[in-house]
Amino acid sequence: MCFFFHVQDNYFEINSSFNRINTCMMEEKGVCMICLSPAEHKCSGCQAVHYCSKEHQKQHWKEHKHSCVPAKVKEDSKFGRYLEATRDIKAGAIILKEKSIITGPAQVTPPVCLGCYILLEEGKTVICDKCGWPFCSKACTLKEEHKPECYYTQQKGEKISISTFGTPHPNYQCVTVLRCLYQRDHNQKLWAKLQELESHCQDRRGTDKWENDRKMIAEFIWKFFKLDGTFNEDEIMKCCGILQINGHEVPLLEPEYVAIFDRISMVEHNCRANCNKSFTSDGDMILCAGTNIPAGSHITVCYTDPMWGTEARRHHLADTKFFECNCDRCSDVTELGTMYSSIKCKKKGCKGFLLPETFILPILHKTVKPDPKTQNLDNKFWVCNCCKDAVSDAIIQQLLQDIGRELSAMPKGDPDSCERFINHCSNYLHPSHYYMTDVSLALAQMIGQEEELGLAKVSDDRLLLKLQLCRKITDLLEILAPAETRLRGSVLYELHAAVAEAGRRKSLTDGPMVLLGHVTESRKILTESATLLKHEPPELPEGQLLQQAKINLVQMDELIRSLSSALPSPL
Ligand SMILES: C[S@@+](CC[C@H](N)C(=O)[O-])C[C@H]1O[C@@H](n2cnc3c(N)ncnc32)[C@H](O)[C@@H]1O
Repeated sequence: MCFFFHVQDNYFEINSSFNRINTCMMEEKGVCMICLSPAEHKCSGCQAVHYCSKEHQKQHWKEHKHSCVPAKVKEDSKFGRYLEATRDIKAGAIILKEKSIITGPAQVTPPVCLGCYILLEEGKTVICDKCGWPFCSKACTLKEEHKPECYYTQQKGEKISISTFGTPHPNYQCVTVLRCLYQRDHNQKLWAKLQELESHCQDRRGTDKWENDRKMIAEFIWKFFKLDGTFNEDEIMKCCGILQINGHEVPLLEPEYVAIFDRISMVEHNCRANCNKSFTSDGDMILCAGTNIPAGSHITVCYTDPMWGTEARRHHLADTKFFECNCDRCSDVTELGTMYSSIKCKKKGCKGFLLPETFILPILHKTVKPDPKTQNLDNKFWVCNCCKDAVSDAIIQQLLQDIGRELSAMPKGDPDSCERFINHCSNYLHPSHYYMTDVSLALAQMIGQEEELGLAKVSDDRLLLKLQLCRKITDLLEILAPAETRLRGSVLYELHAAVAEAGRRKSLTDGPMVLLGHVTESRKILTESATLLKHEPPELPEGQLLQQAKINLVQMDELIRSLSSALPSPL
């Protein structure tokens, strides 16, 4: 017999089939979570706890549901700790939903409320009567989060005074680090949890960021807060590292604030990740499966922008997270057949594309001890996949730099410039090259937004272009970044609108049957978009798209009904 606990819509279900477990898990024994007697049956959701009977499993569920996740922490020499799926997980399922363990303002930020992180405006602040830090309201001055800086400011014996608003303020640089340090003497459990997180202190030491943090954070804490006898350099710089490696920028507000999560900090990076993270309106993080994940697979998210080229992604990861990615996407110069970084071969008559010999070149050691051999760009070549002609890396980098400059100089929000860029660069780049994709994505979103009347006003050619671009990008995303649901959902939203508009135009000559076909197709695309965006909060543009998608779906259903009833019966 099976019984299910529905935790919440789309959350995992515990299918506790004791008969099945009986036969397949007999060998692993534990003690029952309720009566502590020897127990053979494991929770099938997390495989982490045992029960002697289904009654005791049911009894324990109210408590266990908060820690029951279909993933367990494992460790190896390559990734350190990582999460592994304990059972098959379906695309769209929530794996983990977590509250932050520490939040604070971003390191570089204009004055924000230290209770809710809303941007503060001059003349509209409430001052904490204990310490002088400015807030948006009295209620925020009383929040638990504010205790650390309030405590240390009071200890210093002089209230803080913030008088400039709207531009980055140096006093905020140390606040989040101070909040971590405070735990050492006030919440040892949380302090221990933080100290277990990766901080890459050895790798960071000596980098520009380390020197900057030492000056702007450590010295500020020592001199301004007079805490030089309280926290030493190692403690402060370790907290800086913990925040750098594990901190998440929460995009619910502008400027973003920073949060650290506990179990989600264990998730490893992959450039073709199988999960994505989103936030609830309360700032909790949701780790959601973006693809089907078989039991035993690593659970991964992309720490960097998956729409960047491989060289940029690898350098960003090495510079900020101190590892060299060699995932399947980075290891394949064709980037899973997409040719996302490839360059057109310029040999006369050749229709091939140039690819590097490899992307997996050492990065990290370069900063420590540059090797003159591997540093010499002329030693590396890009080779044509057709004629085998070889071009030096230096020439390719120069071309990419020139195109990058052209892209930065392009006027924003101008579809004509985008089209010109795409036409011009198609002489040098693969049609799916990251620069081409970047501009194609911007153009696809722009078409229909320039005019008040939206898509109804754009030319037939532009509408067709929008359709083609959206289809091309969704196909590309499916291969390169299938878990990037926010982006895929947004592009599909654009596509649904273009398909519906194309149908409206065609129906003017071909009749309502054609319109019905297009609206039905558009509705299908919109449903997929809404499914992909289902966890996005209304504070984010993608959450607003989701709200609009829900409205459009209702309207489309009405239209489909009225078109269907107006059409002659096939009999
Ligand atoms: C947020 S932590 C993840 C948890 C970490 N492994 C631990 O044991 O605490 C990020 C760090 O994990 C390691 N890491 C994550 N993904 C990796 C990958 N794909 N390859 C190598 N190391 C990785 C790197 O050291 C990185 O700085």
